Amino acid sequence: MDIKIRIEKACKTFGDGSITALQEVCLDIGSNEFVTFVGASGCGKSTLLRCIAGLETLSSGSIKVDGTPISGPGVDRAMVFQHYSLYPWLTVMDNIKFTRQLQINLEDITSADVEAASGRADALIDLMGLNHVKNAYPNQLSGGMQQRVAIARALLPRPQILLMDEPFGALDAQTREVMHDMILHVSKLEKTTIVFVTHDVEEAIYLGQRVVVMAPRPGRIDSICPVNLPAQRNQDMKLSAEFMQQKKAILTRIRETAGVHTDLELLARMTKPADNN
Ligand SMILES: Nc1ncnc2c1ncn2[C@@H]1O[C@H](COP(=O)(O)OP(=O)(O)OP(=O)(O)O)[C@@H](O)[C@H]1O
Repeated sequence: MDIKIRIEKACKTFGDGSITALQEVCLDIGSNEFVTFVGASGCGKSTLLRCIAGLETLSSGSIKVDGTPISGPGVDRAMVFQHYSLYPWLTVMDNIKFTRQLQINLEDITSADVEAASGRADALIDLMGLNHVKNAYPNQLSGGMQQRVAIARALLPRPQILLMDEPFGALDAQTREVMHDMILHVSKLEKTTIVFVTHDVEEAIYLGQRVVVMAPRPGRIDSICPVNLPAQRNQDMKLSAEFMQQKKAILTRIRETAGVHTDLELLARMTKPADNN
């Protein structure tokens, strides 16, 4: 495997050190790999993603991209959150180009760069199926459309790594399915390495080449489950015996690591803020 991200003994504590959000997390993620993370609330999924993004610093250990330790945010990595955080006063097209425009102002970039960014924005508008709404404002769009805009905006500077924190958590079930096939298509076309955090085990299996199960208190990797589905996914695969078996095995692991016994308890643990350690 051509390693894109190497996480070595990553530890992160908060407060006076009493909260161990990450304890000795070790993982290699390959170039153009799609890795999904699941686990009970408070197991450190978002913290790990933020550390890869360079938005948080590790207490010890390291995270390397292409062999170089990360020292902060960079254009090689982009993040997409559950809440789209689009600028309401800008059109779809301007939202997508906005960050680039800021960089252009800051970095004294030439007009050729501006044109290239515009061409890229047009290509992304096409790729994300946003052509018919490119002059619309965010409040005129559905949640799924807004998230497409947010993804296109994240992809504009051609990041090698896309970090996604429950990006489809606020969408309805049908829209999520459409978004799943869309993001798989994007990852293949753009050859982006995707690290994707979710509470939805089905989503994790459908999208991931590997599902990483994390455990809480302290936050750590519990197990890594390779997904043995054909690379070209289709929604019917969710009905296969193999898919359902893997879903059950992962849910059981999450339930065990969270110390819960019933599905209702598990649901509560996966969606409510955790007690700290
Ligand atoms: N800025 C912070 N200050 C203090 N504690 C924090 C901070 N960020 C996270 N934590 C704690 O670190 C632990 C891991 O949190 P994190 O949000 O990474 O978990 P998670 O698995 O993403 O949870 P969820 O699924 O609920 O989003 C939790 O105990 C959380 O309360």
